[in-house]
Amino acid sequence: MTEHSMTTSSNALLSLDHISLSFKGVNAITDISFAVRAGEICALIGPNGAGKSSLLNVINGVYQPQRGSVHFDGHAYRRMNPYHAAHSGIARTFQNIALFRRMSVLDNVLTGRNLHRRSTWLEQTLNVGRARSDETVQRSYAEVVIDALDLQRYRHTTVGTLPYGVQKRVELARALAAEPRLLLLDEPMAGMNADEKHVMAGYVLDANTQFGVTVVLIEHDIGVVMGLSDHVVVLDYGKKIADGAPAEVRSNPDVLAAYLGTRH
Ligand SMILES: Nc1ncnc2c1ncn2[C@@H]1O[C@H](COP(=O)(O)OP(=O)(O)OP(=O)(O)O)[C@@H](O)[C@H]1O
Repeated sequence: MTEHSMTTSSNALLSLDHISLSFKGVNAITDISFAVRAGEICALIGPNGAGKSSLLNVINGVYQPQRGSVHFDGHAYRRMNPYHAAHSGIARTFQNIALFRRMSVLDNVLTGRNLHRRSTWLEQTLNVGRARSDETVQRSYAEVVIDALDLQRYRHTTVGTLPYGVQKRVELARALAAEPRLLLLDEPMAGMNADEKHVMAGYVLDANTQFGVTVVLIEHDIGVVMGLSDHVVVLDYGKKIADGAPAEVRSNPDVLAAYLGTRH
């Protein structure tokens, strides 16, 4: 048994317990269990179609598994929707950037603060009552995140005009602005060259250390994963084939076979 598979519910922020998910009889995830400790960076890896994105969608309530349950922050749930997930402290970025392209970086990051606003929609529209002080609080937190991710010079730039790598960073900033306890990142380095990946990995690490957020990320680049993660879970054809520290997983024969294609 690996150190990670022994993680108990007392020190796990997130645990998945025998999750199975199928689409019209086709199994996307089969009986997957693993735990993520508070404060760690956990990478989900595996070949295309292995079930990685589906698993993130189960964690934040987009998909509801036919079997199993998810435990987050001491609560068990099978049926959770993305709204409740966000309210309980789970934020998410997407494989294909999902930002407001015509809005500025600052306004996009501010949308991440919506859950923390205390004023009503009417007060915000009229800019009266609690809305003014609320706006000051939300903006100052947004600026903290913008500074941490070195986005200051793009603050007022329209997102759609920015290079792809910077847009991915804005998406990370918007998710962090929500002050999540758990950050789900679906291929945050997809489409980047080696230098850009290195830079982005640094920002993910900063998010983890400076903001104390636990991270579950999907990434295909094994070099990046090994350097960045504390814990790696490997999926293949919807099943978990390895779960442990990066060095342990890298030498696992099942993982080598899945990646070299000798198992099928
Ligand atoms: N909404 C859906 N409807 C039907 N089938 C789906 C749906 N979402 C995922 N699947 C199927 O579930 C399986 C797992 O897909 P998933 O996208 O989770 O894999 P992945 O590991 O994230 O792949 P990739 O690395 O290519 O993004 C695939 O066979 C996929 O076709």
